[in-house]
Amino acid sequence: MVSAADRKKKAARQEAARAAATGNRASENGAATATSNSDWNSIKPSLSPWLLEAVTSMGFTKMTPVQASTMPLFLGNKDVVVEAVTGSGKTLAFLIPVVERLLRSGGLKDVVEDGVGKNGPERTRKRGQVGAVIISPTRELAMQIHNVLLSLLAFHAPSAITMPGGGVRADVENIRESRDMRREGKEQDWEEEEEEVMNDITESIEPLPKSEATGPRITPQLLLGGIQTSAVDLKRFLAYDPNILIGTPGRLNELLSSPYVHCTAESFEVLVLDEADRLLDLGFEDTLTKIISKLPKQRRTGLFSATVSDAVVGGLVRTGLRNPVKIVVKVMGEGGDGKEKRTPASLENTYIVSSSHHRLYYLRQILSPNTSLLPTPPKKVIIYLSSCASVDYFASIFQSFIPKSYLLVSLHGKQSPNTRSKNFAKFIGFDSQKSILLTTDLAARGLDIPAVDLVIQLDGPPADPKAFLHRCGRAGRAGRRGMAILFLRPGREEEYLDFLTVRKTPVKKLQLESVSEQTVEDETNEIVRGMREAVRKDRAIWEKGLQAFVSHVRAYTKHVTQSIFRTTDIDWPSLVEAYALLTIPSMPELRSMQGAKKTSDISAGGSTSVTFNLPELDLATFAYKDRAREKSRLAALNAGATPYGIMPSEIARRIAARENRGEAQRRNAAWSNKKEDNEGREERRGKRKRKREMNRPEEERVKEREWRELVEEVKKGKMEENEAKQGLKLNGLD
Ligand SMILES: Nc1ncnc2c1ncn2[C@@H]1O[C@H](COP(=O)(O)OP(=O)(O)OP(=O)(O)O)[C@@H](O)[C@H]1O
Repeated sequence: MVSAADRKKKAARQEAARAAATGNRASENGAATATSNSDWNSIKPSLSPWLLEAVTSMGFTKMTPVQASTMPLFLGNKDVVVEAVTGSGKTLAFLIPVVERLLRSGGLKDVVEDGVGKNGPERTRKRGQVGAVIISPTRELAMQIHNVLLSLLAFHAPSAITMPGGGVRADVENIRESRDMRREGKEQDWEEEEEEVMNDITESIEPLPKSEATGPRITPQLLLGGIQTSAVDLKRFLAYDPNILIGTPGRLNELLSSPYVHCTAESFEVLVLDEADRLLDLGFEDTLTKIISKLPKQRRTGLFSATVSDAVVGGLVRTGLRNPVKIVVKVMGEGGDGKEKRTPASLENTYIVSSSHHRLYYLRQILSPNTSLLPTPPKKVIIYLSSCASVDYFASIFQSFIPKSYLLVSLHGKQSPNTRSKNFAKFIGFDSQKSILLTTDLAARGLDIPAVDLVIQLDGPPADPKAFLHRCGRAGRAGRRGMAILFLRPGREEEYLDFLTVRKTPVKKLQLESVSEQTVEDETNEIVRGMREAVRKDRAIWEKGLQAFVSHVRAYTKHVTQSIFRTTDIDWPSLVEAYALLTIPSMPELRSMQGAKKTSDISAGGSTSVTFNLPELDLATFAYKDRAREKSRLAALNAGATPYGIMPSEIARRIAARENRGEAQRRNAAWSNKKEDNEGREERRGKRKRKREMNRPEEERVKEREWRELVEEVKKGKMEENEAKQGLKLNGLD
């Protein structure tokens, strides 16, 4: 006799086979209930007419497989764990159910005023009640999700009229308010460029549709650390009463900690973790646990990512999922080989084996319109590097050899929030011009810039293998053709290819025009010469180069697959050329090479003999472009500083301090380890600080009282704008 479980399994197999026929496959237990019909009208429970109008107006005639598989389940009463390739439409797969659930829930009725809502007596929702929380690991991704939601809500008349409370306008208002508050407080970190960012955003605002419509509405609020202060966030929350919060973990947690923000069982519906595996990584663990502890257990939870499975093992318990349905949408390999892939079918995933410095030659060839190695010259390119310092450095010197037709933009986590916003907006905005984004893994996940046609991993694969397919996935999105190129060094690094095959992300060799090794070497030398000339123009760039080189080596030691990526295998002279260094940095990994002169033989690590080709450099006359900086350097030099720029007395002080701390014993440790020690110390310091904070209930009470007073003021509407700002500032909440 065939059991119910067997029947269910058989149905799942049939469903999977049907989905596979369309190139994508929904599998695992989700397949049993997921629909294979890609018609938006086929969803049960059916979508509201305005949502159907929204998706068709956006040009989405059919659901993508992940949407067809996920939405009926998430709209129903299921928790979901969704894994689907990059660019497959996961954002709408969670936003549509979140919006539908909220609009259908009884808890979303209008604000109660004197017991009777504006639109009828049945209104139940109270001020400050949140219905959904969407968490993203990065600010850029949170902004993107928020924007997609706004574009949906523009079709929902009651929500569209309230959008200034949580829309792009609010961001501009937030920025303005924070700026004013900071200016009044004479804070140092205000940057001139913020004005420009505001102008950019202001210009991009479209007039919102006007409507007299009333009824349940959705108001989102975007919560990002950095640009606006948490006091401004709270003020906006109180003023606009949003019911969906979208943000990064830290700022979300801060707002949810306020006594005026309520996530009660009667109002709260859904929690979404986008890029769930990243959020469940250790870095976010504490904050995520705090957020989840503030949400009612009775809720729906959805985890979404292109690499969710690793997270599922360790993170399910923490996220409080209940009997989740796991939905896996996979892609079949080319040529009907029956093999699954974890990258989109529209993405051509390739690699080039090349020594560090020869990559510069290939990069120029790839980008060059006449000699491009690709069928069509790429227009929008993302180049991944291993560290923020490398991004900063190469952003200063790449213009010396990449084709002039490309505009270069940099983006990394050590830039100020405003620089990040501005640069990101710039890259997205370059529509007609060719552009390159130089970035780190900050931009590896989630970002949807459909026009990106090429991704280059110039520094090799990321330290975390999960980031590999997220990086590649910035191209070849939503069925558009795209290409990704991975650079690997000859030798042991080529073993990474097998590693990728095992992880179902196969890459194939990029077919290059055949050129003699001598040509590659000569052209590379010419590029390096040009880069060094650019470095010589400013001492500050030389310093950046040293920092970038050290950071790159440090990142290399952090590879999860350390059996493949070993510092002992590094071809140091090639790397020094690739970074166009003028001098060799003083780092333990290169101790025996210190003091390297032009074309000198030095023993690396005591065993390998290496030759560097360093140009002559007079550090005493090597000037900063910045006049003030150069003036103080010269003054220090005249006062007896070394040409490297450090006063002998300072060196002596540092040595004494080191010996006092017993640091001398650790002198031989690699920089990477020392840095780790420092980070550990920082972490311990942070923990002690947090503990101290927790033991100050009196301060907590004061803060709460201040918040309450502020709420009263805002409610009564009596407080003038300036007074409000002044009040916040005096209370130290900004
Ligand atoms: N039904 C649809 N039909 C066509 N295009 C769609 C559809 N749904 C979404 N898209 C488009 O697909 C692109 C990728 O969507 P989205 O950013 O949600 O992908 P994702 O799966 O979240 O990717 P990642 O894993 O990289 O975050 C977007 O540009 C989006 O507008």
